[in-house]
Amino acid sequence: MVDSALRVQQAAALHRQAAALAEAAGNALDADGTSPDPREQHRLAEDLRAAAGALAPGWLGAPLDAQSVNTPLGGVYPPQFVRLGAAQLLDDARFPAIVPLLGTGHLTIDATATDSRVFGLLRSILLRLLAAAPAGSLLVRAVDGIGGGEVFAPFADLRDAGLLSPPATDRQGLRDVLAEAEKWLRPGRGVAPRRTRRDRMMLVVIASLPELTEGEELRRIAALAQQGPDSGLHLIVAGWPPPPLTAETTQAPLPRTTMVSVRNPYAVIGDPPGATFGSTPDVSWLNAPVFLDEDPPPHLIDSVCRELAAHSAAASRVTLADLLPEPGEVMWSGDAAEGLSTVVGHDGDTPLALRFNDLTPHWMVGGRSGAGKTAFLINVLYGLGARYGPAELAFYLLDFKEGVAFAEFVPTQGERTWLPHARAVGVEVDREYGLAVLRELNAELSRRFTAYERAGVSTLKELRVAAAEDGLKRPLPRILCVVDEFPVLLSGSDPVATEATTLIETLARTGRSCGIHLVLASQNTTGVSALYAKRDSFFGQFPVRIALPGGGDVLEPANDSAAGLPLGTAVVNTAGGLGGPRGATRGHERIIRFPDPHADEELLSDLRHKLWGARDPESQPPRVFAGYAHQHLADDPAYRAALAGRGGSPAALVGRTLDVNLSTAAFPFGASPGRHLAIFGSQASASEVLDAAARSVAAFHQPRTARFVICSLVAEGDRLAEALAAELGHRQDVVRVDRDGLAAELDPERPGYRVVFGLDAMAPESLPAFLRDGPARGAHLLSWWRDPRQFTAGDAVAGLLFLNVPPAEIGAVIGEPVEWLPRPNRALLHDRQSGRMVTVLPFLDPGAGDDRGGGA
Ligand SMILES: Nc1ncnc2c1ncn2[C@@H]1O[C@H](COP(=O)(O)OP(=O)(O)OP(=O)(O)O)[C@@H](O)[C@H]1O
Repeated sequence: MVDSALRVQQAAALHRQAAALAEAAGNALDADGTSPDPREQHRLAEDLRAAAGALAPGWLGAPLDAQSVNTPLGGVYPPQFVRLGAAQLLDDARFPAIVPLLGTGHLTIDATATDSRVFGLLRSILLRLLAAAPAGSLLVRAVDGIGGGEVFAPFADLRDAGLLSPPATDRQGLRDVLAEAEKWLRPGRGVAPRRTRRDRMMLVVIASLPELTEGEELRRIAALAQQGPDSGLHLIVAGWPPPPLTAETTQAPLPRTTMVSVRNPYAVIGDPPGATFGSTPDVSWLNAPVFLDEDPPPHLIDSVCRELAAHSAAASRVTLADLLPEPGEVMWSGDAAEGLSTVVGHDGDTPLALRFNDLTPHWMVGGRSGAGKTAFLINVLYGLGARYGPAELAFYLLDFKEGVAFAEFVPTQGERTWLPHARAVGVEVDREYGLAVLRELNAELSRRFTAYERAGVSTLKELRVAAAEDGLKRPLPRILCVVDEFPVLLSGSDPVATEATTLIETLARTGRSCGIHLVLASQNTTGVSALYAKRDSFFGQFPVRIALPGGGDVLEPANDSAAGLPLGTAVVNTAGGLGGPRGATRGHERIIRFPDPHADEELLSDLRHKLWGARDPESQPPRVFAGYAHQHLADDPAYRAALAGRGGSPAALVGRTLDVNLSTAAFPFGASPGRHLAIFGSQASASEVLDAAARSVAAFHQPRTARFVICSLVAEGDRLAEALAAELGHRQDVVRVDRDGLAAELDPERPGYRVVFGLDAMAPESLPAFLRDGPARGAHLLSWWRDPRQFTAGDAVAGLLFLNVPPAEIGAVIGEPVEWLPRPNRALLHDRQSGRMVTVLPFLDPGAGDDRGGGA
């Protein structure tokens, strides 16, 4: 960062030098107006050349026709003096005529760029300033009403870099440039900025005023001239003052300006603002004819512009570091009592902070696939996570689409760290899991409301104070729930959609007062028909709309400001997406640039480790749900407890339920009728669940206290049956039987478990009696059926688990219609006696090849 004090010192020194130069020039030129002594003039010209070389070094003052393309670009900020041409004392006594511009004031020329000398001068000044200013620090806004922008044509390479605007050629274009320049005038812009990025200047170059320019625009130009220099705004206006057509358009010289008057063949340069070239009060110009610099060689402009464009493309990129607190700031210094705030991107050169508070409680983010939604959300999470500690802020993160969007916030095998704010993270989540998270958040909402009532307060801030007075050590944190691709959860009319919609509406309407905030993101929000029906009551809760490329539907239909956005940019609207008249300044809407957080993996990794390292060592990692991960019995806490003798009454553990804690899905046995388990599914995964169910129930029994009869009636079950028998044999009494042996073992009088693979191949005649009378005597059946249509046991089996079974066939077994989507790695568990029906992640055999890896 350029140190501001240093800059002020540099500027003061330059000013002193300038005053000395002006005085020297004045003394010399005025010394003897009639017959100058040639030797004296030569000596003076030499002194002035030396002074000019010091004030306007390199690109700023060198003759451009001899300048090498290899001269390095850049220099001090700002480049203060610039050469306009050669002042001539005698035919052979010349010195560079330089004037202060950037950092001081403006320049006007009394002829437009239609005069070839002005045309050349503008190009040479522009080239000098662009080449000498640190790359990217000078933004040029161009206007050329008469010449159509010709004078700026060779600088076109700078347009993509945002350093040069396409020249405005009509009155509206001029107005737009003036509006942009007026925005540049910000209170405090002259104050030492915090970041290098803000050390920029805007130079408005008017080569000729457009036709129909009126008094209003002329007055705006004069006002900019008056106020601009303090905010880093400077003007070069060719054709000023404009021809006085009417009294209204008659203009005074611009304030704070050096005026150039073009004569033939030379020009006269007036005194710079606040200084004088002359030694006597009646001379207010440089007392020597000046031959203005000519159009620079095209290859020189070309090579400078290319290099600048390349530089600035790299330098103008916003990085994740720009969104984080300053390196010197204390991490987690934010207080969430009144809200949360983080920088989401840059509007021009200004960081844009957005808030979660009473006024802007929830945000909605839209953007087509690949528009950078995940990148944007991750920026927000790291930005908040670096500012607020986990005691102030907790995250619930849900991603309904395929991919690993939030996976970087949870521990993995290769990376043990996690984001300490994350309470629950779901990647590729099921709707049921999303629903479970919403239920948990709504329960928290109710708890907070109860706490408000008890404490007699109405805001989170007051509640935190009351809780602290009651001796609560940790403040109540704000909660941020981010849901990516939220329409997946809410669309449709099934029970999940209906309940989720109600819950999310409650959170949206009442969460703000309890410090619970939502960010909903999607490629397309139009599918959320249920919510659109209640448009105002729901969408009205989301005043912050962020439209990424292709995400215009989070804005009001008439607001097309997101059209044509490039990747890495977004429209941020804080008025619920409302637009406004085209071209009008919209205080509630900004276009920002935001970074790809993964562009600098090293920075990200450092940040992750820093945040993780700062956590409370007692804190738990987030509860994680990775929709693609397979679940294994060996990792299950209920199974481990059973093995350790703390299992309670015997149950078959079949998988993990889709709730926030991924609680174990168990089917308890017992003495009531029907306590048998049937598992349905044509694929091997169903047999693997039977294997897990048998192992788990065995774990509930003390060693050598339970009897297991194991039978495989189909080839697909033989391997598992054999391995199961060997395994269980270490702990319990195990008998392996074939088809005939099974018929004999289906004796309800004999307690123990019958484990049958492929019972659909042949259901023995003794089965119904066993099913009916067995449970009362401690005899239970655990069976796998490849084909549910062969299932004839009816109500006699209470525990039913379906893997890849179509809903119609499930309905036939259960006896009522079922809405369920069969999909890999999911099963539907139904207990006829409790009526409970839940989706579970079934326990699969870890040895059977889990190519997606990772436990949950
Ligand atoms: N600000 C940015 N600048 C440059 N590239 C970016 C930026 N943000 C994201 N990208 C890149 O664009 C690609 C898509 O980004 P991202 O995954 O965030 O999009 P998305 O909207 O979440 O997409 P989808 O909805 O398909 O998951 C990524 O390769 C990412 O690296």
